[in-house]
Amino acid sequence: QRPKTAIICGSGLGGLADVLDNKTIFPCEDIPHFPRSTVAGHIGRLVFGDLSGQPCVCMQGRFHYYEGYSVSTVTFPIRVFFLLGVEILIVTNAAGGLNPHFQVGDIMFIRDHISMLGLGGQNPLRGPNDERFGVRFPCMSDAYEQDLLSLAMESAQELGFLSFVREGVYCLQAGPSYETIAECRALHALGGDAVGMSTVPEVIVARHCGLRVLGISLITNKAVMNYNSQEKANHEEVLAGELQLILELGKPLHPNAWVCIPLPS
Ligand SMILES: O=P(O)(O)O[C@@H]1C[C@H](O)[C@@H](CO)O1
Ligand code: HPA
Repeated sequence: QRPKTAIICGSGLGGLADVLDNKTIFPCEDIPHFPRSTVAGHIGRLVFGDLSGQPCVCMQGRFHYYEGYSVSTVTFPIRVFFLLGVEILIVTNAAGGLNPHFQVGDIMFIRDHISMLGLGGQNPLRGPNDERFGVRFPCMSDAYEQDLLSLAMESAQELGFLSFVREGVYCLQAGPSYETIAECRALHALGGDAVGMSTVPEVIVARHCGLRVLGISLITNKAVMNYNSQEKANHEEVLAGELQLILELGKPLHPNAWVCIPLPS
């Protein structure tokens, strides 16, 4: 059965694919034209299987612009998903919290994004438009579908997750260096609630070809906003995010958080 839902696992979140039943796994290096994942915490394979009885595909390991790939290359898998018949894309990521009310371990459903890459000219749709996928000038004001967001929020409420579930604006910066304090302050002043290095190009290409999108950020660290702070962003802390959730905070991200995710019937 072909998957109707594709899930992209963020940094340290690849283990989420473990909950699929009847798995069939393809390493990315065996798939023609797929990039290679070079980042710790991104295994680099497609896992096909059933989630709550519905066929879906999980990308365990995504590709990032900072790895040296173009924004078109990092979004190649999205068009493959579209051609496979996928209708819903669930993008997850690890992100730093800019919103002072956010805590490590919070889950943020993405309401909107600000792309420092996109505003700077690095849009994955740049170049000749391929009409097989979508129109030249796609709208992005509805990039994150309200119905999916509401459904996710309702599920979170039913599960008693509301104390650590947020909604907010995800900011993309190119990476791989983390943000300066002034940059974090600027992104927050612009309306950002979380900052990361992925997701937005995938969402743009997904919306271009008409996929419905739900975005989920796991807040793995608080962005440093204060010159007196001794905190320093680092990838080890980001990768520890999921573990920290389970062990220290007792938040049932894995595997129960999947129940939060609305799947098409
Ligand atoms: O793939 P995601 O966006 O989850 O990964 C984040 C951004 C960088 O790749 C890395 C920084 O620690 O984690
Ligand atoms: N900044 C950028 N990307 C990230 C962060 C961060 O603080 N945390 C996880 N990914």
